[in-house]
Amino acid sequence: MEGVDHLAHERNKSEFDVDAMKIVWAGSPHAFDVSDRISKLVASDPGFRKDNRSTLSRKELFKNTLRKAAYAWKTIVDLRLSEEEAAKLRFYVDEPAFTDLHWGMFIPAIKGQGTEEQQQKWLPLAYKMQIIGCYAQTELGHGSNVQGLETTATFDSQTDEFIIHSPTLTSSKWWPGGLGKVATHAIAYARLIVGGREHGVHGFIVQLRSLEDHSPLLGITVGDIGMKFGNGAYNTMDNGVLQFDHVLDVYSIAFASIAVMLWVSQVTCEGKYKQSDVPRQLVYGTMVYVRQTIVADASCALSRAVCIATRYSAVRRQFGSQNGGPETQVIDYKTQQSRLFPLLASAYAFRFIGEWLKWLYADVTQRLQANDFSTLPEAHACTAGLKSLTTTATADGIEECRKLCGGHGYLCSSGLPELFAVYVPACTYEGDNTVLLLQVARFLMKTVSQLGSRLSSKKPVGTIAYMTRVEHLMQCRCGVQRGFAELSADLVEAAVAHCQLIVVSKFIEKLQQEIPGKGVKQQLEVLCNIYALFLLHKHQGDFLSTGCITPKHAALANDELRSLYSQVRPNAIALVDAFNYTDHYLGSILGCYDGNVYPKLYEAAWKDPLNESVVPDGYHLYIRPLLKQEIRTARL
Ligand SMILES: CCCCCCCC/C=C\CCCCCCCCCCCCCCCC(=O)SCCNC(=O)CCNC(=O)[C@H](O)C(C)(C)COP(=O)(O)OP(=O)(O)OC[C@H]1O[C@@H](n2cnc3c(N)ncnc32)[C@H](O)[C@@H]1OP(=O)(O)O
Ligand SMILES: Cc1cc2nc3c(=O)[nH]c(=O)nc-3n(C[C@H](O)[C@H](O)[C@H](O)COP(=O)(O)OP(=O)(O)OC[C@H]3O[C@@H](n4cnc5c(N)ncnc54)[C@H](O)[C@@H]3O)c2cc1C
Repeated sequence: MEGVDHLAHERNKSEFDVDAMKIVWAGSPHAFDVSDRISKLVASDPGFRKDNRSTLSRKELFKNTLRKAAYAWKTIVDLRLSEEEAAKLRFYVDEPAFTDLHWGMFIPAIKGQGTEEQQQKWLPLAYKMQIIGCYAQTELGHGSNVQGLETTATFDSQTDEFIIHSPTLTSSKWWPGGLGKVATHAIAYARLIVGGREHGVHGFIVQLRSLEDHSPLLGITVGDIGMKFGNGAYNTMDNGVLQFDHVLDVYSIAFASIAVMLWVSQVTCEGKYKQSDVPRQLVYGTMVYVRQTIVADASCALSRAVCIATRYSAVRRQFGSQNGGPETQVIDYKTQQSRLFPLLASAYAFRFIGEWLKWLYADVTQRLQANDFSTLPEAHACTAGLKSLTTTATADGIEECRKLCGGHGYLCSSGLPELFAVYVPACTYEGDNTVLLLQVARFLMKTVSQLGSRLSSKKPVGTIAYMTRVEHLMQCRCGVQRGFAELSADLVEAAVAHCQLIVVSKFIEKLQQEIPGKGVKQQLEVLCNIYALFLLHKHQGDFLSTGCITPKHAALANDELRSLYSQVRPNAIALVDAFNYTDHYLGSILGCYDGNVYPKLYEAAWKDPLNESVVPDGYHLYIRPLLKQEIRTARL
């Protein structure tokens, strides 16, 4: 039945002000207004259609993405959208593209690490998209180990030029998004060699393709690395391979087509390398920035999957019919609730941790500008650890939502397979999640060793302030490195626990703020308790074995969880409505707002290209001979 809201009875059950919750989710009334307006603009424009992606060939898919990117840019220019509105437009267009790397890494790298002169030269061109950039760090042989990169950038003081070179096959740049077919420029990371001496890995702005006919410049070999996981999905992105064959810079350093990012270090015209007194880790600054945006994005991907699974769980009925009445909605099964509601709570928890991390990043940036580097290690640990925690939980959560939707969740039209395929590389890119947790572990061990050192007067503050309250840590006398590799699997678990503590404590802090709207705060309190108690339940072995809780506590926590699930149940649909996702953005028949799932599934099936003919292509060649037992004589 068109136009009927099949979930209306669910919406009527809710006990809080959904519109007020929408504002809490968006972050502010202004953010809600922008998001709501732009999501509707995208949803109503056929130019941003996305329901055909899984049936397109790679070439068609990629060309379609190029068209969409150009159309999006025209829309941004024609409607004079602000940067905030443009970013929302990209979000709701919902298609990974070269533009992500241009806006998300290339421009931030120049802003964060370039000199004023470089910024003046490159940023105006980049902002108008008169050049298109990518971030070329990873190589075929090394990704995680940045110091292991092999590409070289040798300064020639005779000609005032850098010569950038890929000395081996394994030094080929491999993976950068946008590099394969589009980028005209790259920030390429290479080992700087000056006067025969090596000075570590630095970023260089390199022109790759002609701005006239897009052909690769002399000495540049560049292409796409091939199909990736899933049909459609991340294959809209041209992840690329790149080799430099002694590529020369023909201008002076300052206005070169290859320019070293000079904030952290300088090469003088006489060929002298000068390390400035800022920490060399600032070369990694763009990664810290992007990790923070990835955390903010995790709640979007998880909430999207949760929205689909929650709405469908309210529509779907199995078993339990009494006297010929309707069967039970699967959302009413306690097992379904115990799998779904912690994910709903996680989506909200990640939303708030994303907000907090944004604040932390802005704070550390401000301090860096004032030459205060004191909070950089904590910012690195928080961005690395929370990126790892939220992306792992989100990727696992999307897959769990697919299972929560039973067989129909496996259909592309559920939206979940593509969401999973697009999302899952977030566990690897911008730092493999285990490698990042090891960074957190290193930071924790260093803090612990300082706690135990009589020489150190430093008191841990911020996210590690709790350590002074943990008695056995205060007595710890271990060195940072001793035993580290041997214990790394346990240390990674400790790093996860540390990050979970941050997420829970920031959720609690959020609830200490004033939150307007009838029943909104109460709902958030329920979700916060679910998030914390679910973790306690999941890791009760650790809590029990360390004596942090007793078996009685564990049982009480479990009872409380069950009661919290019952409190969420009548509000579940309203809690996912608060994400304010359009049907276009959700891209899911199972998750559609009106819950009219079955007619839509039925109709969609008939639109599949396989159903264009009743008898399939290939019948005469392969099916008929088989049925007629002619297969042995047929020429296949
Ligand atoms: C079709 C539609 C189109 C619409 C278009 C419309 C237009 C749109 C307009 C606007 C749109 C806006 C869109 C924006 C979209 C944005 C989306 C962004 C998406 C991005 C997608 C992501 C793609 C992925 C990109 C990548 O993957 S890039 C490559 C990433 N690589 C890594 O992460 C490598 C990981 N490895 C490392 O980081 C390091 O090697 C290591 C593991 C940290 C080890 O390093 P190292 O060996 O040097 O260190 P250690 O010896 O371990 O440590 C030395 C000390 O340094 C400290 N440290 C390490 N790292 C850092 C750091 N980053 N910061 C600070 N400190 C650091 C470490 O702790 C040690 O300290 P110590 O005190 O203990 O010595
Ligand atoms: C979709 C996608 C997009 C990407 N986009 C870009 C881009 O735009 N630009 C760019 O430069 N790069 C990009 N990358 C590359 C990405 O950043 C790297 O793949 C990532 O940093 C992981 O590095 P790796 O591939 O070398 O993994 P590896 O380090 O080879 O990891 C393999 C395994 O080894 C383990 N491991 C590695 N080191 C250690 C250690 N010290 N201790 C314990 N275990 C370890 C890892 O946990 C993992 O299980 C992209 C990757 C993907 C998948």
